[in-house]
Amino acid sequence: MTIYLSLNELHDLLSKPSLSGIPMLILGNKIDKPGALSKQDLTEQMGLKCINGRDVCCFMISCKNSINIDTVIDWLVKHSKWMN
Ligand SMILES: Nc1nc2c(ncn2[C@@H]2O[C@H](COP(=O)(O)OP(=O)(O)OP(=O)(O)O)[C@@H](O)[C@H]2O)c(=O)[nH]1
Repeated sequence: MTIYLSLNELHDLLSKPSLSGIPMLILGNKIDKPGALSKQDLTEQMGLKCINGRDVCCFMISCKNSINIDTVIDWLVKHSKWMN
């Protein structure tokens, strides 16, 4: 169900002309939980390889255990508009 909702949100964002070409960061949170999706499964189920015309990046994170949060911050800093 969560993937279905996320997929809807993703398609909604992709259809917005004002966001055309904007880099996209997908976060798979709660990887500390048993049964969490793998990055490969998330990539496939969200159809991330089929998105064209923009940078698409996917990180697997745990907010609870602070896993990969530094990587997310780095990505945001690197892609923030004021840095260009
Ligand atoms: N185990 C675990 N729990 C988390 C993590 N991140 C957030 N949570 C918990 O998930 C619950 C919902 O968190 P929210 O910040 O309200 O997120 P939300 O997007 O409103 O809800 P979700 O549908 O759960 O994502 C809270 O109890 C958080 O403490 C995580 O990385 N691991």
